[in-house]
Amino acid sequence: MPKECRRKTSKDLGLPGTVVNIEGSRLERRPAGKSTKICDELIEKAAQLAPSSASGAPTVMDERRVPQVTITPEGGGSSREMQQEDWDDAVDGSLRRKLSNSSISSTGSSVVESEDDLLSDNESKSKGIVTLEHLVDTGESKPWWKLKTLVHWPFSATQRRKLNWVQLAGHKGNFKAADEGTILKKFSENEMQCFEKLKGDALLSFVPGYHGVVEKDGESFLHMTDLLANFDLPSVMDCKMGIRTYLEEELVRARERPKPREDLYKKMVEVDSEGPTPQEHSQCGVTKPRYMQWRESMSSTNTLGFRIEGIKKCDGTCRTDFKKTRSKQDVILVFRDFVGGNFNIIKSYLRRLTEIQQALKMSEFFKQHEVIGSSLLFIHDHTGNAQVWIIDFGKTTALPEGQTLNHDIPWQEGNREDGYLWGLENLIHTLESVSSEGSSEETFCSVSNSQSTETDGQ
Ligand SMILES: Nc1ncnc2c1ncn2[C@@H]1O[C@H](COP(=O)(O)OP(=O)(O)OP(=O)(O)O)[C@@H](O)[C@H]1O
Ligand SMILES: O=P(O)(O)O[C@@H]1[C@H](O)[C@H](O)[C@@H](OP(=O)(O)O)[C@H](OP(=O)(O)O)[C@H]1O
Repeated sequence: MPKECRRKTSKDLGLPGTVVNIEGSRLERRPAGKSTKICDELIEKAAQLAPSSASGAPTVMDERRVPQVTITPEGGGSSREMQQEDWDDAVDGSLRRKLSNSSISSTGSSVVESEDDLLSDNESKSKGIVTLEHLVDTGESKPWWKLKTLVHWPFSATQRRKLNWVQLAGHKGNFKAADEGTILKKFSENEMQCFEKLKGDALLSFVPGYHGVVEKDGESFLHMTDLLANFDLPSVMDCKMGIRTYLEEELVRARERPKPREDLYKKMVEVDSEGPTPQEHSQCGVTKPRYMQWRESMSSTNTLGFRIEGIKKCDGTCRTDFKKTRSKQDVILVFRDFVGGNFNIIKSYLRRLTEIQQALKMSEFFKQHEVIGSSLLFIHDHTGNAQVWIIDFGKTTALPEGQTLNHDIPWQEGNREDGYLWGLENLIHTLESVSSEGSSEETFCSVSNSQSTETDGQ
């Protein structure tokens, strides 16, 4: 992501207790205690409205509730909003916590900026359900945006609109709602180039539809298909792929100009007070690659070549506390919980993953790119619809002409290997284990059912 896309928090702007909406006006921030209560109410109400299949069973892992964020909505309603309106009503009004839409952004990620960057903070990270502001024609005489690669923009409304949406990773404010079934993501040159190159590639049907670049007030966005649009109260999981989550160039830069970051130090200490070295403790800071490597070693990135970033279930609960979900068995438990014991969903996911695996092996794009920080987005709902998509090309970079990657051999600095295919294979094996546990449970159930029937009959 270009450095200028980084945004300051209200704290940075010297506005404690206030936030700034996109029009620049100050908004009230509710006290933290109140928003936690609000969040609990929200989740309870959403849970009441959710299909019973997901709400009944006890969860395998501790279900920590995370703050739900809403960004200053104003009127309007698209068909998708209408579908969500009941849910929305239940969580509307005082249940909303207003936050800035101008938080720090890492869209397009850190190809050039991360180590030189201003600080990030936990408040700026998205952890679940957000309400996206809708960028449509506001009725101004002169259109405030200009389409660069899309000739016709299908304007269908004249008001700002809102869209309840799920953002499991990345920074708040990186996404906006667009016309029906589409969203806008903050522009990154890198990601844009990837989408352009993917147009004729074997991976095309596994990435979100790309509809070009749009601009507003000098700010650019990538216009893409909203993968959640065709789901009804979807459950969503973000799995970050690969054995490495930082670019080699980030490593080089950190070596040349180490910039310890206090926010990353704090995030590390929160998970493991013994994580930082004595030197890092004394300077209260860790460099970005050091933090990223630590994250990889705590989670399943190093051991399995992928890690779970976040989950939102159909009952409205969101979790992003997977920093220590490391072993295959840990991941199996999370997936079982995610699908609510519905092993048919796992089977559908497995079919899709196998298709993705085949497409990756055919893909020229994949051969020629180091794929870092990209995720697989798992989405299913109560209808049994289950899909997996490849998202986030912010840190996917082209190799020099003529060079290719295997994606399944160990990384050594300089070879740029990312372990993507190795991670995918492990992910498939992990889901196969979930699926076979399901099959044996089904067998066990039908055997014990028939035994009890026989006993009843005696
Ligand atoms: N096309 C899409 N349709 C639906 N949801 C999406 C789409 N793209 C992204 N998301 C949601 O937004 C989240 C963040 O997406 P993405 O990883 O692309 O953002 P990012 O800001 O680049 O993140 P990071 O800073 O971690 O690199 C995903 O976890 C997913 O929940
Ligand atoms: O998941 P965590 O523990 O919150 O850590 C973040 C995560 O690794 C992101 O992938 C990374 O953004 P990029 O992928 O864009 O580098 C971000 O760096 P940042 O703080 O520099 O945005 C980290 O803080």
